[in-house]
Amino acid sequence: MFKTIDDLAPGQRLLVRLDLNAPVEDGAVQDNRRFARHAETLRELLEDDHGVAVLAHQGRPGRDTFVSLEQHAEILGNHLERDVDFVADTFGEDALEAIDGLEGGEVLVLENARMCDEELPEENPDVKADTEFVRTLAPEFDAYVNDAYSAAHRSHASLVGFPRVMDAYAGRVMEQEYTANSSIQEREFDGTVTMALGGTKAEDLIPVIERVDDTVDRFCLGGIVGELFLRAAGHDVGYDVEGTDFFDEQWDEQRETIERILEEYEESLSLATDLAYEGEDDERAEAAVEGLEKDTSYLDVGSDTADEYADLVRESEAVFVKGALGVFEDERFADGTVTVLEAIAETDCFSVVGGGDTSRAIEMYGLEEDDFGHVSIAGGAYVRALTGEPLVAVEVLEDAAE
Ligand SMILES: Nc1ncnc2c1ncn2[C@@H]1O[C@H](COP(=O)(O)OP(=O)(O)O)[C@@H](O)[C@H]1O
Ligand SMILES: O=C(OP(=O)(O)O)[C@H](O)COP(=O)(O)O
Repeated sequence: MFKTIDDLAPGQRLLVRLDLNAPVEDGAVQDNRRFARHAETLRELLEDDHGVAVLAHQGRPGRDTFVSLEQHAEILGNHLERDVDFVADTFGEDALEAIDGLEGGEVLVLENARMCDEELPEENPDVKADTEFVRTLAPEFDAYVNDAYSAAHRSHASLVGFPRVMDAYAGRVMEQEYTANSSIQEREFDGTVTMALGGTKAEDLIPVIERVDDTVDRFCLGGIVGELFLRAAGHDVGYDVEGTDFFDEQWDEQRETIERILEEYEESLSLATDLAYEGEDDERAEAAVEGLEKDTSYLDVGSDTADEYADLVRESEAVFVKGALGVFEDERFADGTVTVLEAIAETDCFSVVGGGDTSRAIEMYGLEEDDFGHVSIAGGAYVRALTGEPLVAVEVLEDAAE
């Protein structure tokens, strides 16, 4: 196990890795749940009079979302209700000067780590520890704290290099996410375990079905992934229409696997029996899967399916969710996702809801986060944790504690 911030003596100068990666619309960084969650960790550190320099990333080089962290500092400041400084440099002279002036109880955000050449190439932690990036920053701090659980599957310098060369601790988000997300592998459940799988990425979800089938009794499928399974079952859905590009490419790549899984896991897979689409007058319309046509975009599971999935949830001791069952961002097509989430919230089953997009549905539809066991802010890391795959940035924290 790793050390946590409970093990830190007060009043230190800390390098704290957060995951503030957020949607960017027309150059404007959008606040998301990651800021609020990380702000809680920072608040605790500031109360203990630590001086905190934040290391984080945004987007990937070449993408529109690859922008400076200046706006992130401001958003973080809003959550913390205090000034948060920003320096447009990560480990050069300007950054070192700003770090030098950091007092206890202050926060400074360093520039996007992915603007440094040594950050991104996926290399092993020892190689990352030997970069100029890590060798320059490490001596400036008393300790390193990693709170960036949702990036912990990446072997990048800012995530895996520092724990090799300095005292390293897990932040609160890292600790909470690690504990909750690993639970499907580590806990034993007496009653029924149900998993609702949806969203857009079949390649992410198929390994989940294969690797957790010992623990999970019932998989409820929806979203794009659910439609691909319906297509494999011989229904006329799961085809790209009206310029969409969700289905055909994934079908070509995953067809054999989906067909095999459908056969192998027939007993534990629940597929939608009806789907919803945009009918005349732009209203939500529904039809049973038997009569569906290839040339329509289906945007949600139907209400019979949603009710059936909600009943399965109510009978369960534990429920895990990854991916939305429909396009919940459009109120007309939120029924499947929200009905299942409401059923989870109403019962006292053990639950984890994951996925950057999916977890937003909880906020959008007025559900209380407290009614869920855990709402994960991670996507890729959550899926890996569900299947028991190690997360490299967690492993280096564990090594550092030994
Ligand atoms: N039938 C559908 N057609 C198009 N998009 C869908 C459909 N069902 C679900 N989605 C979309 O899937 C997205 C969530 O999927 P994904 O990105 O894979 O999950 P997450 O980010 O939660 O890990 C939602 O934004 C939702 O709009
Ligand atoms: O947002 C993230 O991952 P996620 O979209 O899987 O939740 C992390 O910040 C990792 O980002 P990356 O997938 O560009 O390495």
